[in-house]
Amino acid sequence: MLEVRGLTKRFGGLTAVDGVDLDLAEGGISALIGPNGAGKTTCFALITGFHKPDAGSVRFLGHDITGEKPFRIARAGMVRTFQIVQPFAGQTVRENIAVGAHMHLADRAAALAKAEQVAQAVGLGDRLDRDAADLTVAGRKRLEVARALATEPKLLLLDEVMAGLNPAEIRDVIPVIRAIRDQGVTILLIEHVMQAVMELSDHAWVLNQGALIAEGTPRALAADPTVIEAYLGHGMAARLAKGAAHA
Ligand SMILES: Nc1ncnc2c1ncn2[C@@H]1O[C@H](COP(=O)(O)OP(=O)(O)OP(=O)(O)O)[C@@H](O)[C@H]1O
Repeated sequence: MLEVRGLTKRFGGLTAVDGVDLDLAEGGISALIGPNGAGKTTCFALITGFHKPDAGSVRFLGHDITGEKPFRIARAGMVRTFQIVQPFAGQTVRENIAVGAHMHLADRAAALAKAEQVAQAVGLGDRLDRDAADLTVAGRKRLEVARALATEPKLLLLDEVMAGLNPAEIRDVIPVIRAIRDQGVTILLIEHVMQAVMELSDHAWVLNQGALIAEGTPRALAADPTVIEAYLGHGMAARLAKGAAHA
């Protein structure tokens, strides 16, 4: 479904994304993980057209979409969410979601009806007439997912939808993401909450300093010394193993 080859982005002297290759099959939930500043969000921005790569290519559903505008990529069926949610203040939850629905629906009533349906799916059905600016952090995160979902994506890129949520809110949002997958939407997520990565994803890639350093099941990656080193620093995997041996 998605083939990324040699994807590279430099910001001045910093190579934020460095020769990344990804192959994502249709169906399921995958994750892109890695420490702060690893280049995850930049990868999403490159894949969805918000940044132009310095090198490399992106193919989606068999078409080369490298350097295409975000709107065209979204129309083709791939959308991303943003870490910092900025609802259109002064507009209701329904109207905010309808903005996404207008991607395929020109008719206002149809877009509003679609918004209502999507709001139910993400658990915002009881807040349709609220001003979007009044939503809690957890509500705003759901709104962000809803706006993306209203565009009827085939591939949904979720950027840290659990960030800022408490454990109970995380527990509540996990089934929402599963339900989206069950409707046939393929999902790639960036997530720091490892519990969520473990519970949701079948496969994960680990990015560190712009480059992919490992891939596999989340469970295998959590025990991989290279991955532990990337998160916790040099020598940590050996120290942890030593600690475990003495325990
Ligand atoms: N527009 C930009 N201009 C300059 N540097 C940037 C820009 N965007 C990102 N960077 C830098 O590129 C690197 C990768 O950033 P990115 O946000 O992609 O990482 P990340 O893995 O998503 O991090 P986090 O988990 O903290 O969100 C960082 O060093 C960041 O400071």
